[in-house]
Amino acid sequence: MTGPLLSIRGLSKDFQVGTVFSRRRVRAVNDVSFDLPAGRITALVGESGSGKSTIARCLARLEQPSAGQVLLDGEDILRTERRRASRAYRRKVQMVFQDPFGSLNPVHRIEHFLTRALVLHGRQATPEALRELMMTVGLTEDMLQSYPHELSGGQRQRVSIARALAVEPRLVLADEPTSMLDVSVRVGVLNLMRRLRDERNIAMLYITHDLGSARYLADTTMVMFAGELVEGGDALAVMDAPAHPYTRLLLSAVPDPERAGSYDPVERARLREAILNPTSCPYGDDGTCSRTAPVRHIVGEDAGQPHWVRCHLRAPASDIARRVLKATDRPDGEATDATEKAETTAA
Ligand SMILES: Nc1ncnc2c1ncn2[C@@H]1O[C@H](COP(=O)(O)OP(=O)(O)OP(=O)(O)O)[C@@H](O)[C@H]1O
Repeated sequence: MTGPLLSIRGLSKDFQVGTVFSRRRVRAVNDVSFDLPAGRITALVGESGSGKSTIARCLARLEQPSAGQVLLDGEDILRTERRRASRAYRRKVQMVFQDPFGSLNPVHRIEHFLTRALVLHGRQATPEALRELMMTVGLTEDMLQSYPHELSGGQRQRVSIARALAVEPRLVLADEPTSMLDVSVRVGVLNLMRRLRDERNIAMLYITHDLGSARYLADTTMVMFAGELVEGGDALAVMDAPAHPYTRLLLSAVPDPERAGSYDPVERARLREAILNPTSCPYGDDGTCSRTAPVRHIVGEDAGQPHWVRCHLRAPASDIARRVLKATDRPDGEATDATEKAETTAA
């Protein structure tokens, strides 16, 4: 494994919400640290509102973090590029958004988006360069003359990826890149991301609700809940041997054809209680447990990477987390919005 291309350390982000008379701060991301190595796909999974997009937006410099460091090749860009990202940073770090419909202006042909990206970053928009970009993402050259509405959702997302690739980035931040696509074309986009990792050694942060696609695509998976990371490690190990009750709760909502009736409301209630009102931690033998700090316990090592879990004793920092989690199941086992979202996206 190569060293990290980009690392974040102690990243936090607060938002001001409310009216002038009732201003308050919401902590969307709290003290998050992780590494993104070149040539690896790192999945960030969690339910809606857990803070995944906020992290991606901070890394893309669309939001200014409230605290922490963003180290690119070891240099803290929040210190060296305080107010906004340099063109050099934006060239290295590109973002692909969830909505391939909204991110391409309908009045332009596909050629325009790719030409603009190439030229903005000082490259020549030759017919060869355009053709190569289209071929890289599995589109044909004649589609350069199409308008976005003439392409399918999957094709549009490939154009968005080609636009990001035009500047030869070293890191791609992909925020739910397949969630608005038909199931039938999702796997094509996931395979494209995998190919780009393998052929171009690109680092990727893959943000998703969909645990199945994280398992399929990622080398490393990190689980986020209420603004904090609660577990991380080799993607298969995290999915097959989840160590945090929140990861288990997420997985318990994924339909499993091999375990008919596996959706167990009683077990889910127990897991929610363990998350909201923790009383013990199974990994505290070394005396490092903490209710106040996001201490990580190492629970194993798989495929050369540590599998860690945040101390079970640490309860969610915010009341919002408690409310969201309490709403995920009703006592009768009927799914509410959040659970339904997790189930349908995981299907
Ligand atoms: N611009 C903003 N102003 C105020 N609050 C915000 C803003 N952006 C995000 N938040 C809040 O920060 C929290 C995290 O949001 P974020 O979009 O990062 O979550 P997410 O895990 O990406 O969810 P989703 O998958 O639904 O996009 C939420 O409580 C959200 O309401």
